[in-house]
Amino acid sequence: MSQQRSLPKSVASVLNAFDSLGDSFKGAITVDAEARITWIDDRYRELLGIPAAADLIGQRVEEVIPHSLLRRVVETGRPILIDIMAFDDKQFVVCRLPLRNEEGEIQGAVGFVFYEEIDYLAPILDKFETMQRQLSRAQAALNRERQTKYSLSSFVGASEAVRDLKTVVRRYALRDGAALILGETGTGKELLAHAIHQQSDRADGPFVAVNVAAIPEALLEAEFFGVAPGAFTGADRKPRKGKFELAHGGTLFLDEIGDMPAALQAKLLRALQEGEFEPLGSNTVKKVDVRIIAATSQPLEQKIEDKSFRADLYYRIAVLAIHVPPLRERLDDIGLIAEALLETIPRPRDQRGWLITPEAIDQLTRYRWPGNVRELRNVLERAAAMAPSEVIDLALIAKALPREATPTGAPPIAGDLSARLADAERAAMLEALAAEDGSKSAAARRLGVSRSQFYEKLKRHGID
Ligand SMILES: Nc1ncnc2c1ncn2[C@@H]1O[C@H](COP(=O)(O)OP(=O)(O)OP(=O)(O)O)[C@@H](O)[C@H]1O
Repeated sequence: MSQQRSLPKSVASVLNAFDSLGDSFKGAITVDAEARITWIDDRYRELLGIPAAADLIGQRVEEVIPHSLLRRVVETGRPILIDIMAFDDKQFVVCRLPLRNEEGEIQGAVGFVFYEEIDYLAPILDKFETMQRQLSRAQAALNRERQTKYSLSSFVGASEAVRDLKTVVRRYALRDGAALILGETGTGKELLAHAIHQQSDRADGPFVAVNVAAIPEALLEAEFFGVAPGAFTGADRKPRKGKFELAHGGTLFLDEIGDMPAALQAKLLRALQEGEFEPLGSNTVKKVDVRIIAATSQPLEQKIEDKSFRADLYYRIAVLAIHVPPLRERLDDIGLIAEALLETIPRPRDQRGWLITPEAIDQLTRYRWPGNVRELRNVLERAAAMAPSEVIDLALIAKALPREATPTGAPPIAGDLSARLADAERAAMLEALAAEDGSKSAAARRLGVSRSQFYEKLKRHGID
């Protein structure tokens, strides 16, 4: 006996035709325009493992068949002629058609289920299985790619400052709350975020990094929370996962969080508090399990004061705060870091490895390093490119250091106090500009002066 309210005649006659397929036909189901079950036949119910006594009529189809696409058919009015559906460990071929009344209005939909023994469907199922295998291999490769690249030992340094830093990082890695890494540009914040992930219980999960400052504001929300199918008319109709979802079970690293627009800050806060978010163009929430590690080189407290960063978000992420000291406060480490960085710099084929002389290292420790380890790497790359042999000596380093660099141990500048102060000011401004890639606003911020003061000083010192 089939559970039945009303079975349209057209469906009944198709069912008769399918009956000749014998055991390969596994039944059918119909729904109304609200995707509520109006009829289901015994074979299909058996396949679903539902007792004959259970009354399914009137139930939302997804309550009985969680992955059913019949709702999509009634909503779009378009058939899904062939599809594969899995029940337990078996694959079935499914065909779904919309049902219309004489006026052409959607009344509901019907779904037919067939089993693979139909030999002409076997090639389709084989192909599907091969594609699924390929997909899971590609996904495994992607997950491996998303695994972290650096461990804590990649953060080179033996100074007291670095030892203290590593103790804090190890401790915080074991806790699961959001963490905030603060430090100047190029100090190794991203490297530390990788290391925290790698030391945490989430190490087997993905590590997903987003540079907030590098993504246009209009695209940020989609990038973070993903896009629901058909969110934009005519545009990409397929759903797209956001970084939040991609980081599920792992860590999401938000670099330059100080640049996050206010609207997104509110959404991020909600995602952090509730562990859920809504993809763009969707009204259903998604739950995720993600640890946030944020980083910034900007003074967030100041941004809170001028209301461009939410205080509640700050307190949420700053529970575990990590301060990375600038390179000039750990000059003892320069030798070790320089040697480690040189190992990663390509060398001519006939050379064994770079050798840096003690005098060259000494010269490196006299510079103030506004761009920190990233700048040190650039200087070493420049020196290596000019080197006639594998030896990096004092002369090469002197040439590779920025021309305007004022080594801290350099001979004293001549002149009276005001001339010396003016020289020091000029040097500090040039350093700040170099470290901020020529951005005047960022250089002003770095030096703690207003933009207008900075411009006025640029003019006074004749800096272009
Ligand atoms: N202590 C260190 N030992 C070895 N390499 C380091 C160290 N610190 C930084 N680096 C290297 O310096 C470069 C810059 O580091 P990273 O990108 O982590 O800095 P960041 O603080 O995130 O910079 P930004 O704020 O500009 O994004 C990378 O190539 C990184 O591997």
